[in-house]
Amino acid sequence: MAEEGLRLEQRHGKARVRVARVWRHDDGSHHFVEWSVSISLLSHCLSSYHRDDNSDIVATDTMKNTVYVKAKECGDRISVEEFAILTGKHFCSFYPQVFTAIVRIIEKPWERVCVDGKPHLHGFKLGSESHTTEATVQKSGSLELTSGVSGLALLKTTQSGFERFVRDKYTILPETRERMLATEVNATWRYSYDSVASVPNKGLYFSDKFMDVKKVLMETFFGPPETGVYSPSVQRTLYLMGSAVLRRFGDVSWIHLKMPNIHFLPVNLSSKENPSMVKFKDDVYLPTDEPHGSIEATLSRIASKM
Ligand SMILES: O=c1[nH]c(=O)c2[nH]c(=O)[nH]c2[nH]1
Repeated sequence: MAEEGLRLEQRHGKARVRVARVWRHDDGSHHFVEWSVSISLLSHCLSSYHRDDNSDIVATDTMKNTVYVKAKECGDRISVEEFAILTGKHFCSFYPQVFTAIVRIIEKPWERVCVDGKPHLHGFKLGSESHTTEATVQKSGSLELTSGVSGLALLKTTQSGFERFVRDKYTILPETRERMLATEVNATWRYSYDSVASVPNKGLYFSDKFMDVKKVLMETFFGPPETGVYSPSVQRTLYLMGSAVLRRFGDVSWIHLKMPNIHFLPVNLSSKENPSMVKFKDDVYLPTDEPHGSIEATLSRIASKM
């Protein structure tokens, strides 16, 4: 809407609302999640910008409270994706002026512990990689849903090389067929469900899917346990990881992978007196995180002409 010749695009919300939820079952087992929820609402509340009229504003404090009310109302375990969708649906249907709700959630990687080889009924420890999601819900019921994994640190000590790249007067990197390969995968993928009504209502569908996608990404990165698989570049490995996910999961329409190349540099130390103090033989490395290679790509299916 233009007023005084100015275009205004606006949204407001509450960021990083932290909530934890325990589900207690009759057999004594507990389930636990911890979420950081960020809400952004697109709504008709222009008079709050144009005048001192807040009568259409849904207070961000109210949004925060809603997160706790909805968590309380979830009597059964629910995936982080479903929680994002139901919260988004709530804002769009409860408030006439809200036309779009964007709900982003990061789930902390709490994992059940095993003690004496047995899963503990109510004991958890923090893992490393997080499960993320973003649901954009429209008043019409249309939906955009992405999930992701962040901070998935992977490393293999062989079966990686980098050869036949551009060589010019600035190049010193030697070609190799033997190096360490380490990365921290950040992946986001889009589900093809385009309305809240079309989302599978099988309880923890998206939680299972998250585990399955992660498994395919890791299996493709590492290859079989005995032999591994050779990686000629991070680029090639990234491509194989993304294409394996698209091949395997028909309801994933695209995947974005960000895979920094975290370098482990060969250590060679020498002095005049001791010219071969440490001679690198694929054994001693200097781990570095700055600088690192930065490699990312999005893969999607090309629409078939059939
Ligand atoms: O797998 C790699 N891809 C690159 O683009 C690159 N660049 C570089 O210096 N080392 C590597 N390794």
